[in-house]
Amino acid sequence: MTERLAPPAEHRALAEELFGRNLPLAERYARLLQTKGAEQGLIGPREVDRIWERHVLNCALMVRALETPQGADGAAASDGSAASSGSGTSAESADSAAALPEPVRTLADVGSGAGLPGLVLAIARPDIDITLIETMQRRCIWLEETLEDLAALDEEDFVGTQLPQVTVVRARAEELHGEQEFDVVTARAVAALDKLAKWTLPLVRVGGRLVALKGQSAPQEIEKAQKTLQRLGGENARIELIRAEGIEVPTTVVSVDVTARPQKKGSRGGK
Ligand SMILES: C[S@@+](CC[C@H](N)C(=O)[O-])C[C@H]1O[C@@H](n2cnc3c(N)ncnc32)[C@H](O)[C@@H]1O
Repeated sequence: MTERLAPPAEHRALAEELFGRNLPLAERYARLLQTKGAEQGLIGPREVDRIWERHVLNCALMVRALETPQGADGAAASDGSAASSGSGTSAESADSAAALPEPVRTLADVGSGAGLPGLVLAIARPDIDITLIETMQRRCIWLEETLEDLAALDEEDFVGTQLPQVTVVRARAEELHGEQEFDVVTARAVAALDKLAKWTLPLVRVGGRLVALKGQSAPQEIEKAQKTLQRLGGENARIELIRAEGIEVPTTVVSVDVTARPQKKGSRGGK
């Protein structure tokens, strides 16, 4: 049987909730990260013992930022009422914003690296078409090989939902401006928000959302990115702290809605 890395007992319920019938795919992915991924330097040596909490679950919790309606009526309540039933998870929002159109159909993860968070989200949300945009060839090869491995598991070891629609694109995000648009663009550990917004907001369709996994510097990053966000049609920049039982550090997500596509300089609009 193909080797997998099961979540630690204390995180089992959360992992089952987030991945459902695709949990074996997440377990296989965690194992690949821990072995081949570490050998190839995609994951630091100190990370091999905390793959689940620091990487897989941390990224999978981002699905809450896709699900949480952020209406002005305060639907993203800090008491966790916006989270799915019985999950023990909660999303706290610093601001109100427009709801994402349901359902989210397309998502691009910029600077996927080892597949974080894009591949994890693909396993958790097989209903979304996911594009992994990565500039380094070596990392694109890893992503392709990992997808092949997971597809084989799908046939051999479990009867889950089909492996999700995942496409790997070797490119810098900026090279795709004007060519492709997505309902949601995600990123983790790629660049500070000001630079990240320049790379990613042109890839978010009007009415869509940038969802970036950030750390403690999130408030300062939002402050510094204000002008860029305004120029690129990004609004309602806000921080969501997504908590889950047994997870020490909450997943910190910066979400930005794209409400308009700015005209290029010199363009008069229309024909
Ligand atoms: C620090 S790694 C983070 C990888 C992964 N997101 C994670 O959290 O483990 C940053 C990744 O972004 C990629 N990258 C940097 N700039 C990029 C750009 N403009 N477009 C696409 N990928 C980019 C790098 O090649 C690298 O794989």
